Amino acid sequence: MTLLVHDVTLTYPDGDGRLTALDRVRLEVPGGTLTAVIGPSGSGKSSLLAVAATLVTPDSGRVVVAGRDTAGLTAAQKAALRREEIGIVFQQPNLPASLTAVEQLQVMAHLAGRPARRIRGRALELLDAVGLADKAGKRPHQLSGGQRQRVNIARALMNEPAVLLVDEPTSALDLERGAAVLDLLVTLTRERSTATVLVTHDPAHLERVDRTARMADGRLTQTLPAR
Ligand SMILES: Nc1ncnc2c1ncn2[C@@H]1O[C@H](COP(=O)(O)OP(=O)(O)OP(=O)(O)O)[C@@H](O)[C@H]1O
Repeated sequence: MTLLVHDVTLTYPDGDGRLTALDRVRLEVPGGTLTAVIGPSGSGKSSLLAVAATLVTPDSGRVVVAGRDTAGLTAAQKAALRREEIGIVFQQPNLPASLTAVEQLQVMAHLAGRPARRIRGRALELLDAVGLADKAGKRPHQLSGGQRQRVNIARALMNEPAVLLVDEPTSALDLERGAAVLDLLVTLTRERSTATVLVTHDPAHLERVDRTARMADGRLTQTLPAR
């Protein structure tokens, strides 16, 4: 199992007590498949992504990424694991304004200490895969919202992560561009065998994913095959 969230409970301080954001959540995502996480606002979707990303440590339970149990890892080891094995795509692409599209990708590989020789070629190949071969030299302000989100997705895949975590990638896009970004995520998940988790509010997405997990009050109530 490429991503395993096993009986995870996460609480936050809340006045005199604690608020339970995740209540014994269990989620298994095999490589090459895409699981959508849906649920009302405040149900714990972002908390689940943050725990899976090793950005937040749960009170109890285990998170296993590409076969590595993250429980005993130091902060530095977790940061290295994130660089190597976890691609993260947030709602609003946070792309440095001064870097071109290809540089946005290259910087990820440099940070992970990848051999310099192959980096530019790989960045260009990925930009091609997300339909932006002709935009490699453009800076963020020269790209549309949908194109920026494609750069964001390509950047998350630059180090060939085992796990891809995506938080409402289409919320800032119109319907047509949103559908195209979802198609792209499905294709990339298959081609690159990532275990992809997609937080979404859009019911149209559910027909295209492999499984749907429903969150309610911190509990994962169902994991269903979509078709
Ligand atoms: N850092 C924090 N400190 C305290 N409480 C938090 C923190 N982050 C989230 N919460 C609370 O935990 C619960 C789950 O929040 P979370 O952001 O995971 O929900 P969500 O399903 O992603 O919501 P949305 O769809 O609105 O983004 C909510 O009650 C929220 O108020």
